[in-house]
Parts: sequence; structure tokens; C-alpha cells
Amino acid sequence: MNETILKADNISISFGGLKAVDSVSFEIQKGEIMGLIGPNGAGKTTIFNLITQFYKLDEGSICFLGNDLSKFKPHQIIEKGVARTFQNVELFKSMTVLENLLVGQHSEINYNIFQGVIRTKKVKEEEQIAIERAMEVLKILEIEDYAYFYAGHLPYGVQKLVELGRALVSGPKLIILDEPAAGMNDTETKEFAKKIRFVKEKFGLTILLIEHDMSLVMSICNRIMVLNFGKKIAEGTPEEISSNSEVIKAYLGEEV
Ligand SMILES: Nc1ncnc2c1ncn2[C@@H]1O[C@H](COP(=O)(O)OP(=O)(O)OP(=O)(O)O)[C@@H](O)[C@H]1O
Repeated sequence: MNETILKADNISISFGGLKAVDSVSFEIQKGEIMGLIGPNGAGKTTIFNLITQFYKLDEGSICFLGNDLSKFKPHQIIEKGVARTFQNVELFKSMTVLENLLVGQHSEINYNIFQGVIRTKKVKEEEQIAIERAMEVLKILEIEDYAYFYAGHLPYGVQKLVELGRALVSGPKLIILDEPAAGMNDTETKEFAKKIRFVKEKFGLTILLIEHDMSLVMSICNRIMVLNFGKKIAEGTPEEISSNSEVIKAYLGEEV
């Protein structure tokens, strides 16, 4: 049975005179991989920024597992169970891979500042658990050998996986990925697709994915939503979307 995990109802936002997202509604079902596609400037990343509250809605609502997300600040969204990666990798480049994942667990570690200063036994135990959890995620992503490497020194494809790992260690229910395969070659993209499917099952995740690589979108998404000029123009299975005339028209002149 379908269970709605996120529901966006008539959401809109404008920048100056430009309606970047225009009365868009959609639902994401628990356990699915939903693709969000559309030509450049269609409003995809803006939708991510609205979900994560980097931008505030002009109109409409976004409800995640019964929570009205507009009541929360961006740093609280991760505590509610929504984690994201960014279009351009945003890691702490002068920190190690492991340290980057420990930052990702910030919301999971429960101690106050005074305990932190005197480093009680409880603090040390919680830190140890956090390290073990981070190492487990690195192992699952098959990048544990890089744990003590500086993130900024790693190949781009590996950095993308580290960013995914950082999102995973926060224990999300919904993970939103902004162009995860950008900059990857064909082989890396295929490997990445396998990993996405694997971690989805392993962690019981739901995924919302922006991606320009159509072979990746078509191979891993259960459903796809298409935006053009801020409006939703189509939604359906990969087969339905690839034969939808309005979608083909929107992409004319663009590489599909
Ligand atoms: N903070 C902002 N201020 C002004 N305009 C913005 C802002 N954020 C987004 N926009 C505009 O909103 C529109 C949608 O942008 P958005 O980044 O969501 O598109 P996109 O579909 O993610 O595109 P791409 O595939 O190129 O990343 C664009 O015209 C963009 O310039």
C-alpha cells in the first residue's frame, strides 16, 4: 500500500518578477525513487531549497511525515529526517572523509557543551558510536580506504560518494540528491546507480533525485516529475515520460 512521506501542495516562489516555481503539487511515496527533471532553469533546485527551507514559500505548503516544514529552520530539517546533497560538492575540503561524516552526524550526537568540554565517559562513548556508524557507511559505499584522506584531495566521483555518505549518517528517511552523477563518466555513473539502489534498500530510504543524465534517471526512478518554466508539465513512469509529447517539446534543443 502506498504511504505518502512528503506532500507539496500548490507551492510557489518568485524572485523579482520571475516565478521560479509556479503552483506545483506532488507527493512522494515511501520507498520510491522519484526523479525531478526539466531543462536548465526549470525550478528543480529551487524545489529542493523550498523543501529544506533554504527558501521560504510564497504560497502553498510542504508536509513531511505530518510536519509542516515551513515551521522549521534549515538545520532542523535534517533532524526531521530529510538530508540532501548539493549540485556542486559541498564538503569540508580540509577535513578528512571521516571527519566530514562525523559533521553529518551532528544531529545524532546528544551531549551538551559542558559535557563536551570535560569529555565525560558518555561523550567519548557517543563519539565512538558515531565513528563506528561513519565507518560502516563508508564500508557500504566502498570508500572506507579513504577515511583518513583529506576530502579536497580526492577524485570528484569519490567526493560525490562522501557527500552521499554524509547525508546517510544523519539517519534520514528521505534523501534528496541534486545532480549526483554530474561530472562522472559512464562507468562511474553505472556504479553509482548500483550504490543508490543498494543503500535505498539497506537503509529503507525514499529518494528524490534531480539529474540531467537521462540514462540514470530512466534506470533507477520509479516515477518522474517534469518541470518547465516553474510549472509541472508531466508526471509518470519512465516509459510514460519518455513518450510524453509535452516533455519532448520542452527538451527540444536540449540534450536528452
Ligand atoms: N536566489 C535566487 N535569486 C534569484 N533567482 C533565482 C534564485 N534561485 C533561483 N533563481 C532563478 O530561478 C529559476 C530556477 O532556478 P533553478 O536553479 O531552480 O533551476 P534548475 O531547474 O535547478 O536549473 P539547472 O538544471 O540549471 O540547475 C532560474 O531562472 C534561476 O535563475
